[in-house]
Amino acid sequence: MNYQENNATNTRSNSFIYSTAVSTPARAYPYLFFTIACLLLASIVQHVKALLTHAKRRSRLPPGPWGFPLIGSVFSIGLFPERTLDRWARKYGPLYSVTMGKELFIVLSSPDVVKDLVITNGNVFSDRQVNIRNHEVFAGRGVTATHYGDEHWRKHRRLSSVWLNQKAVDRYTHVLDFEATDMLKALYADSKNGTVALSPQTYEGRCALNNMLTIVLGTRTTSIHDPFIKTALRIAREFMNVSAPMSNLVDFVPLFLKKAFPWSLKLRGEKLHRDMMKLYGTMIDEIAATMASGTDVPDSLVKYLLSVRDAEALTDSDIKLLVCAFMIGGVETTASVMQWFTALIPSYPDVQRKAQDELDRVVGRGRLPTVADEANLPYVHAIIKEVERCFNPIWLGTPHATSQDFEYEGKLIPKGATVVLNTWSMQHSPDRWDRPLEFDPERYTSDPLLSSASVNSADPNARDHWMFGAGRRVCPGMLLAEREIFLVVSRLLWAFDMQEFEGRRTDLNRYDGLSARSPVPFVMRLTPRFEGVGEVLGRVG
Ligand code: HEM
Repeated sequence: MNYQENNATNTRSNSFIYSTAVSTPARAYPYLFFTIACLLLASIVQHVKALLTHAKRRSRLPPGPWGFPLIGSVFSIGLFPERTLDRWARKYGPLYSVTMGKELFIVLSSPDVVKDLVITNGNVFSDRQVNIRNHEVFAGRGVTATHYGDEHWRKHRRLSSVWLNQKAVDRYTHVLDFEATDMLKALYADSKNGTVALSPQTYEGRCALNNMLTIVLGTRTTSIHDPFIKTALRIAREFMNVSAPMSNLVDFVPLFLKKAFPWSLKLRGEKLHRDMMKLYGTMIDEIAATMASGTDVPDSLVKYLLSVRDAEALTDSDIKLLVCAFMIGGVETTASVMQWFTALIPSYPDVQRKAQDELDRVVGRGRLPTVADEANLPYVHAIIKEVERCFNPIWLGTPHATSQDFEYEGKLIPKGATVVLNTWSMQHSPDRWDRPLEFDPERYTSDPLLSSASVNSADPNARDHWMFGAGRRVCPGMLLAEREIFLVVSRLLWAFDMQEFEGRRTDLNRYDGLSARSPVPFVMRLTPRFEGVGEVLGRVG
């Protein structure tokens, strides 16, 4: 079945905590008109300026839909930019350019081009732009935001790796194990033997959040009703919405215009920065005060950073921004993969049954699957990769930028261009994938590599998918994310039959969120697969 056509009856659950709906009070209308007028003006100015800037070297730039003014580009890009970029890739080829306002986008749509540019020439293709995500939210200093080669980036990236490398992840796998089990127990209790319609999304959000809270701050939430969850997940979602690479109009106007007006997205970026600092900054200050009083605190990234603070010359803001990068980058993304899995699996009962046969054979029904089982569960492993191929939570990744002019196959890629990995096209390429719009885990059953190993494939066309980005800024949280996702997905398959609730099918064709893609709110039926599920869950944790 084509998963793009799987859009029967979408259901909205009252309990679901994400909501991107915003109501506009009447007093905001003059401001709204003023903003639109400014945008139109900026659009015309920028369009003319871009035409003049690039006219001379137009023939040297990669081809593309030349000549979109700001507003036109935004409308043509629309709410599903990845689909538009895919259409253009089919028209202009694997390397093309698009001008939006002041920004020149270079879009890479084939594994070979990504390898030649972002991987082989990583010294040129690993910078970041100064935009809302990087400037207003991360104060230009967080690891995701800093310029390539900048001393802050090198230091933050090195410190991130200490906390996210194989040894570190092995050390805290017991945390991931505990949280996956805790989530299963809550779902088991709340689904009441499959008799109630349940939305698993908040449970999955809490599981991802608890993993990061424990690893980063040495704490966790103890109940799905803890108000902290709502605040933390709202902040993670707001980050993704505020920083969507192509829907953030204000990033495409020049700096003086950006500074001159109280653009609503800019204000949202600044508010988000304050909210992050209030939530996580306060927790860090409390840990620092406890440590200063001589009282021990649980092991965590914060404890580690505070202990190396002098040796590494870390400021307060270094520590807080690194912690925020973890709490933002490591929650919404991982939760989203878990959520796509639960949203789609009821539509594929044969896939579910095959995975459960494998689990019965390899693990049995007397214990939960563990990380040690992963290599012996090729079909479960394949389901996860196929979910990630079909539903990458961030289709356009985190854009890179060029730090100098670069010539490639006779074309000029200018310094300062924004470089986008068009992962939708790469993950749906008919050259690589037979029936690319169909969900079919069989594609990956003979691919035993973890995605964190697959990113190092010498042949870019052999790589499983591009969900974690590429090159020198590739996601440092890959190992952690993969392990979390495996434990959750394998255990859900082990414990439950997952079905539509009374024909309320989830619309997989719609997304919640502007940048990170999560399924729209949905409900499902979770029925324990056999008598002993409750007994096994009662024994562990
Ligand atoms: C399914 C889960 C995840 C996905 C899909 C994901 C995806 C990504 C992507 C696409 C990038 C940008 C890569 C590039 O620029 O080429 C990135 C960067 C990053 N990710 Fe992840 N990520 C995930 C989980 C995590 C986790 C668990 C952490 C842990 C804290 C994390 C921390 C980071 C950081 C710090 C960066 C910035 C790296 C840099 O700019 O140098 N991510 N991630």
